[in-house]
Amino acid sequence: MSHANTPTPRRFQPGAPLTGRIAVPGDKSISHRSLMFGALAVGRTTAKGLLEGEDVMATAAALRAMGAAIVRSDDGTWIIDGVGVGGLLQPETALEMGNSGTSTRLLMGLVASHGVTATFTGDASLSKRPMGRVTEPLSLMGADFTSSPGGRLPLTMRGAHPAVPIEYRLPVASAQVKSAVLIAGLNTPGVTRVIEPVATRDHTERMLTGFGADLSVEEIDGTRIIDIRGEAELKPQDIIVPGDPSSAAFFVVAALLVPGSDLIVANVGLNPTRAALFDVLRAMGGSIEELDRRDVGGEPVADLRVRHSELSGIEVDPAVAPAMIDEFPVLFVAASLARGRTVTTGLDELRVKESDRLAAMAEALTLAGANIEEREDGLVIEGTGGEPLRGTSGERVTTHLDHRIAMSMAVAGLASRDGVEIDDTSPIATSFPTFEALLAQALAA
Ligand SMILES: O=C(O)C1=C[C@@H](OP(=O)(O)O)[C@@H](O)[C@H](O)C1
Ligand SMILES: C=C(OP(=O)(O)O)C(=O)O
Repeated sequence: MSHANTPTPRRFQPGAPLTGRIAVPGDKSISHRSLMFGALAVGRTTAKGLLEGEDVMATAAALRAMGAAIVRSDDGTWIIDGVGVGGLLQPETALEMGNSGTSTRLLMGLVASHGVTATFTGDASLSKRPMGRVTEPLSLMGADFTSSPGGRLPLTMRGAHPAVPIEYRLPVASAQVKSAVLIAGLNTPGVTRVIEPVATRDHTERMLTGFGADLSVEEIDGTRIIDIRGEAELKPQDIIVPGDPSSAAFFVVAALLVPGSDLIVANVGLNPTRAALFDVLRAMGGSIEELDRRDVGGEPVADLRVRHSELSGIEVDPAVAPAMIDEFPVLFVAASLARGRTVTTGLDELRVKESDRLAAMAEALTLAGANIEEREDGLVIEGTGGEPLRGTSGERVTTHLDHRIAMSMAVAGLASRDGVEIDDTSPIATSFPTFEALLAQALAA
């Protein structure tokens, strides 16, 4: 991807409060799935509000390479002409996944039960991430893999046709692993079962049900048992993608931290498997009001009114981690300015995201003057009690090709005395290409 070759440094300065109204772009998880399920349906699916970030575009390109017709019409609606479950074609070249773990792992599930061979490649960040978590269950279903040492990209896989249905208990709380197995189950005879001891985002289950798949979820003592009956026929859908709570998070925290802010962040998806950050910030004393709660495309959505607030430190219950897994970097920024100590635990998964997010945020926030202790499975943060962070002078924060580190430290810069300089803003385009423009809008309103 181009961003790997052209680092774009930038200094984020303190200044005006965040005011007015901004609307965040479409949810990344739902956008990937809209394209994938549309590509497997028989007929034409449309998606409005699709996130046009690099990660989602990598999914679109891979699906085109396997036979789906995917175009953006002039009014911004995406049109997907599906090939039907079982109808994927052999891609002629390697599938370039860029920075996107979701594209890679979910598409591996899709290939696993089709009789095609595909090679997956990625950027330097993605090539370090573990793929064994999906190759293991997909091998049990009959797919065959040749990967780089440690189950990393580049990786070549041969799908099995017919694949074998399995019952798989997730060893890690991962919606990507769950989804890979369920998607493989779509073209597998019989019933594929995923047992999920800790609930993770449930977009795959909700959306596949909407597309007409025979999928059931039973919950017993907090454990979810998800069954999907294969050789499904998916019916095309007209999808409206709600706004991404993970993108909204940066603006919500910025408005809480910068004095004088009073910002409306519109169109925020509040699926309970995604929205824990907002509850944690409220428990810290944050003023976050839900306006006009409504339903968009089967997901709860609201506009959030966020006002500058004095925050207090908190012990974050590790049980809520899956429902805010991508939001910890920006929570660490909020905690750095809170009164007292914030303790986070149970966050081992953060070490295998686009970067090791515990190490990267500990390093970045320390450079900006915060008081951070890095532990094996979380950070302990002594907040300033509302005093701005010092900021960075002379040195640049390293973002490690990680969009969420870049945006979190941009927020830290707004809440600092001297500003924060980050080494590369280009990874932001993977999930939130309009971030800098919306920030300029909220600062100028
Ligand atoms: O299924 C998804 O769309 C995602 C699942 C999460 O990953 P894990 O399954 O690795 O936790 C999350 O971090 C990622 O941004 C998107
Ligand atoms: C972890 C993330 O994405 P992915 O796994 O798709 O690269 C993220 O967006 O924070």
